[in-house]
Amino acid sequence: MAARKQLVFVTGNANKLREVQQILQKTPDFPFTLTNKALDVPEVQGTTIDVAKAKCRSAARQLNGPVITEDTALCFSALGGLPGPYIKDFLGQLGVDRLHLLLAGFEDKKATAVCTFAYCESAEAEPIVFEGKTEGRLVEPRGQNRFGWDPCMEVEGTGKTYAEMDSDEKNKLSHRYKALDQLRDYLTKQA
Ligand SMILES: O=c1nc[nH]c2c1ncn2[C@H]1C[C@H](O)[C@@H](COP(=O)(O)OP(=O)(O)OP(=O)(O)O)O1
Ligand SMILES: [Mg+2]
Repeated sequence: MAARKQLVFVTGNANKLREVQQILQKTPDFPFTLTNKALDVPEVQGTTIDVAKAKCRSAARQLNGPVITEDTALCFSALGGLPGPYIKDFLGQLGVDRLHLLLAGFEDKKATAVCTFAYCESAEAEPIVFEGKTEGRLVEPRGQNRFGWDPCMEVEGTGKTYAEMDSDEKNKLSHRYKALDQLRDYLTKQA
């Protein structure tokens, strides 16, 4: 059998990498061997799709080969979708214990987790994006805090936060799983 081509997942986030590897482990037909590089890629302002595409273009140029990048947003409907792609700074400043205070003045606690993967086949290629969304509510933190804002995101229809689920459970319904499923479908058809 020919050696499988390498695809570099450019991310500095070890938890993203772990989840992507766990999800792909259950996909024996994935046509690439996934490697990782923690490059510092600039993040522009704009929609999640703008951010994801710019990240991927820049990573593909730096590495001069096929890459994927991923951008994660958390959007509150009471705030017209903010903080969206800027969630990292909000989480960094408020901390997981105070994140829910952002919606303290609102009855509407609806939150959407959005994962956007971008794939660039080469340094010159236009990025192709794949988006996955999971709906829920912003709550006071519950569960074991392993990853970012997981304790504050109660997933619709489960009564549980991501942090109250084990990895298998999260990886079956998460925003990341849904986006990765589409990327995998695309790459499998291309191969
Ligand atoms: O499933 C998740 N569950 C909980 N928290 C999460 C999740 N996925 C991303 N996060 C956090 C990490 C960061 O605080 C922000 C996204 O920012 P984002 O720029 O996409 O991630 P990052 O800078 O950590 O890694 P990267 O090098 O891939 O850009 O939300
Ligand atoms: Mg980032």
